[in-house]
Amino acid sequence: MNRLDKLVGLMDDYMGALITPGTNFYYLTGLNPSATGERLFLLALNREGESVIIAPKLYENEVKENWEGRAIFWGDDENPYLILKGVLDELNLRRGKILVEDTMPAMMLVKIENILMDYELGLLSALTSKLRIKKDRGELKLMEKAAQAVDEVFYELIERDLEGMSEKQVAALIEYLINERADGISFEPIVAAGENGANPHHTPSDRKLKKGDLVILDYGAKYKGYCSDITRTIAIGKPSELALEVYDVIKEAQERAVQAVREGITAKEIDAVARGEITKKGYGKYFIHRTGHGLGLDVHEEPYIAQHSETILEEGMTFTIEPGIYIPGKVGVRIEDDVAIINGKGKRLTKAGKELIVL
Ligand SMILES: CSCC[C@H](N)C(=O)N1CCC[C@H]1C(=O)O
Repeated sequence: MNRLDKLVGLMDDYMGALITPGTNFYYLTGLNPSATGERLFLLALNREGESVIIAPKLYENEVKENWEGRAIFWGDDENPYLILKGVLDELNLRRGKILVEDTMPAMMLVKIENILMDYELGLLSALTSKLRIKKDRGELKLMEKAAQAVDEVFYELIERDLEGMSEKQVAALIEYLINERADGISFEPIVAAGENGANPHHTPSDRKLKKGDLVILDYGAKYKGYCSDITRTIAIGKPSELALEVYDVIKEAQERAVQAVREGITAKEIDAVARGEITKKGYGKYFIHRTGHGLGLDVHEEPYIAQHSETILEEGMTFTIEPGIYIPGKVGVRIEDDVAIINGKGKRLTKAGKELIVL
């Protein structure tokens, strides 16, 4: 059964779905157009499994080369919402419960709502996350490639003389090294030196890396649409006693959580392994986020490895394990691996070493 048919099988009382380009669109159709969101581009799919793509003429060749189904192309001299109205009438999709892509631009959604009558909207991700949460062998292979790329980038980075470079320069170097090995970055790299490490999502700045800094390097690659996401914390010169202690606590907590991964365990149990270890060592209040997140076509997706998540981890699920300690004004440490459940056991996809590297 193809992925669109599987989606139809989950629709229950939904009449169908309106799906704009993005990771769900790619997962379901194999098309990954770099659409801007300005021009109407969507797949309309009804509960009978009938579908039509409405796309700007600019994408006609790309769609025809990669999509065997029905497609209508519109020019800049036309009103695409009139075309959409006709298609929705034909597919019986103007009334009732309709799924919409979560990331559809509001300017499209508002115009679409003007065409609908007696409708109720639902988020497409409620259904697609059920399909996407478990990866098949082909998807796992692509994720392994994405993970291999970030491991290689780490080994390349620690060969460089990073002292004196700014966080921004290191981030640009990471992006360059990823582009050499994969299709691009899966998110803007985080490079956080010294006290900046206490901000988990720090934006790289002009601050230069200097002796005594711990530096958090958090970055990811995309390979044929699939993401990796790795974090390593390194030292520039000799770190403080506090930094060394915090590093050891995180390394132990992260490794214990990775070791605990197996089929049948809940996400919150994995979170508790990492959080419990950090709390036992007295740093619990400095671990201010979840332990991890699912990884796939999106860098953040189901299953979330969080304190209250009852999700049971199953074969084929892929996620990160990334505890951190963030002491404001002083230091931050985070270590992250990507893990998949294969043959019932947790398998690390990222394999870069975790002993503290002192440059
Ligand atoms: C997509 S930007 C952040 C990437 C990073 N690896 C990450 O996912 N996190 C950093 C701190 C916590 C965690 C998160 O859940 O955002």
